[in-house]
Amino acid sequence: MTELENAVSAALAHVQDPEIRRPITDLGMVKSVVENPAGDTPGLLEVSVLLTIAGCPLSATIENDVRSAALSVPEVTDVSVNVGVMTPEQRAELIGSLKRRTIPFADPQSLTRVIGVASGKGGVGKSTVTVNLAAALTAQGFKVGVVDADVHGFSVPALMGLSDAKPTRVGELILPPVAYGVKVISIGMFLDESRPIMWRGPMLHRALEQFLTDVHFGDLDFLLLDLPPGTGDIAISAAQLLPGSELVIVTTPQGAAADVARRAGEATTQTGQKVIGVIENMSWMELPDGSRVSPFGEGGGRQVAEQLGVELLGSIPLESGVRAGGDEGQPIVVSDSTSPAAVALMALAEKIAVVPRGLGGRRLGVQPR
Ligand SMILES: Nc1ncnc2c1ncn2[C@@H]1O[C@H](COP(=O)(O)OP(=O)(O)OP(=O)(O)O)[C@@H](O)[C@H]1O
Repeated sequence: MTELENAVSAALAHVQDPEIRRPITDLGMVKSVVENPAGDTPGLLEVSVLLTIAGCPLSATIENDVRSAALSVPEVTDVSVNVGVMTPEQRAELIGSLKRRTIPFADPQSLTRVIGVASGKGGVGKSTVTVNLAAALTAQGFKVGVVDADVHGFSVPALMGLSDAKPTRVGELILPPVAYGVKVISIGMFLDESRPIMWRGPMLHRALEQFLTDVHFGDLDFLLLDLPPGTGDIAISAAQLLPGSELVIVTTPQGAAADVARRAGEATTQTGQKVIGVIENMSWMELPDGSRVSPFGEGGGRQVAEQLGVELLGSIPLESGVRAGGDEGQPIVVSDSTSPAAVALMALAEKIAVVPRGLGGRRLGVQPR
């Protein structure tokens, strides 16, 4: 390709198919870009585009957009646009590639259970619970992926020992790094950590959509989403992008934490997601003499579960090994599988695994008939 042909091809990447809403260059719609085809008109560019179907009603729009884009390159003085139609084979290939770009887990026929891990406020151990449940489910023989959807406070890579891991790209697909058998993807793997993320709603939605579309998890039994605390944009996007997803709510025993956790659960009234239950974290601490103390009070998990009308799935003790495991990038179910916290987390994973899809839990947004 000549320099000018390259420049025009790059400019054509800004032309979108009005219906598919993707660049025509990605869709295989640009057949050729030829500079000075007859050899007597420097500055004339001949662009051949292929429409997806004969008689495409948007043909004139595409032709105009192609002409304007090509003319936007300074050295181009004139453009001739040839409009053709894709062969059935080309069309089949395009449709195949579009299918691959939809969110596989959003399909109601998908066998993957998508479970969002939510909390009312930060610091209750939501990310710790997510990675431990993922490692526990993997240890129990399931194929598991984790999406760190906590874009402003991503901590999953560090908790999984993947702080320096980078996903591999194969064409348009992104292959997630794997730790302890769990496939993990996080916005943190794509960012310069020293720069704060200033994204708001639409950007967050787009980032999550892209993760769910472009990251190749393969067949999974469970996809866990570490959601940001509260009921913000990401939680709503997750519910919209994955309408069949379920939710577990993590809280501490503290009354104040329980209140906000309940509100996070109640937000599903709007999203129609199913809450499968509540997990209480940091429930008690065992002293060297075997006695238990409750530094964060008691009863918060049960209170949230009752208010939401769902089950308290289990309680996890406060244990220094949980924090240490997190700091070292090893979930406690891997680093110290016989500790009380690891045993509690393994039991929780077993319980979650047996909740049959569509049963158990409560779809708060759907009124019983
Ligand atoms: N059961 C536990 N015992 C001891 N430490 C814990 C326990 N659960 C979590 N922690 C520690 O508490 C801190 C907060 O946990 P984590 O980051 O998982 O919370 P989070 O709810 O995801 O917070 P954020 O939403 O702010 O990311 C971490 O240092 C973690 O190691």
